[in-house]
Amino acid sequence: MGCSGCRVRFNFGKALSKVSVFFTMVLIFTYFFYCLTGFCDSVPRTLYSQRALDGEYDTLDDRRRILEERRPRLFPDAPPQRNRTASADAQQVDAAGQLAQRMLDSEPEGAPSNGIPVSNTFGTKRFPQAIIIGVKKGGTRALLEFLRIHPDVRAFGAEPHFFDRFYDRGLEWYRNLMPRTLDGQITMEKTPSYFVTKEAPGRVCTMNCRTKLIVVVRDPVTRAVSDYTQTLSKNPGLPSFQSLALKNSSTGLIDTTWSAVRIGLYAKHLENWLQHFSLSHFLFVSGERLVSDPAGEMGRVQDFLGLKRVVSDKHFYFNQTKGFPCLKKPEGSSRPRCLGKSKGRPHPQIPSEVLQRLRDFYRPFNQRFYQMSGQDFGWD
Ligand SMILES: Nc1ncnc2c1ncn2[C@@H]1O[C@H](COP(=O)(O)OS(=O)(=O)O)[C@@H](OP(=O)(O)O)[C@H]1O
Repeated sequence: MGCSGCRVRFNFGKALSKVSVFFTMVLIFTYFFYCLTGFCDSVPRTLYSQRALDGEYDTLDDRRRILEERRPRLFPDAPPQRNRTASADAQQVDAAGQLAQRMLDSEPEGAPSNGIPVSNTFGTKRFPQAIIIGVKKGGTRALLEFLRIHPDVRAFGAEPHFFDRFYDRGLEWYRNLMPRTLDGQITMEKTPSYFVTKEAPGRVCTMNCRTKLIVVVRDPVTRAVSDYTQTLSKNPGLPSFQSLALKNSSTGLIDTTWSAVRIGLYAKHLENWLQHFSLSHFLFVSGERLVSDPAGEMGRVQDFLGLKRVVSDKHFYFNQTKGFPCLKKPEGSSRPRCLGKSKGRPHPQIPSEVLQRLRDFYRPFNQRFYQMSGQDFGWD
């Protein structure tokens, strides 16, 4: 009797443990099945982890922020470094460029191969609806940094160079570089070399023929000197400006094969873009007015982008030491900041007759550009 009772209890115990093993297995399989189908990602998070992620949204959400945390700041708020030299600055700029390049070379985070928009609870990676396509040394960095304080603008911080250098990496690679945006926010990037790249207009149109295009233009003579100043800062042994700008000093013929000269032929480059985009897709920003009246020029830019006029004169102050407008409160900071040392640096003295020769050379191209754009920039 006693023994049969034991057997019954023993069998019952065995059956119970088999059932619990079975249910545990079912639970484990169900969990793995849901995880494999991606459901785990959308399981509601605990209040604690949700808060932690909300904090990260502001600081670490996209590659641009990570990149900018690692590279030298565009707005130098780091403690002042003593004994810095021009070449140290140039090296810092180069190191930043190399880092940006390494990051662009690596596979974008979460790169999809199926063409499905990459989205999570914090927004979607979209192609830029607006691009600052030029011009080199026009004031493109200032414009992008000014735009970034607008809550409805999110921009990739480095220059992606997709439509000129990295087009073979494909559109998905490009989209993955972009920061996530919420509905109603605009995705932007700036790469000033697009304006002078023959293939760029067709390629941008292949992405989206309704892309808004912003060109910051500056007196082509000053722009050429600025371009030369940048190259000189990286290569102090560079020949003089005049020897590069003139084919022959006695004839005074301008060397249009020199990129610092060629970039300033705005009418020619615009003609190429107009093969693919109508004029209504362009906004021409005056690089000069971006310095003398940043709020006024930003008003035009915000209107063009269909944004509320949020960025206004209360965001700027004129920094006497720098000689340029600076931001009272740039994006992601509560302290006033100016652009870095490579923006707004002193230009070398160029003989006035060389500058005059260049001015004469550019005049007809400038006139043509005023006609095409419908704006007189007053460079002559
Ligand atoms: N607010 C402010 N602060 C500093 N610099 C300013 C600003 N607004 C416009 N600029 C002018 O921007 C010029 C550099 O242009 P870019 O940013 O387009 O250069 S780059 O092509 O990205 O290298 C840069 O040219 P340089 O003066 O020759 O250095 C500046 O004149």
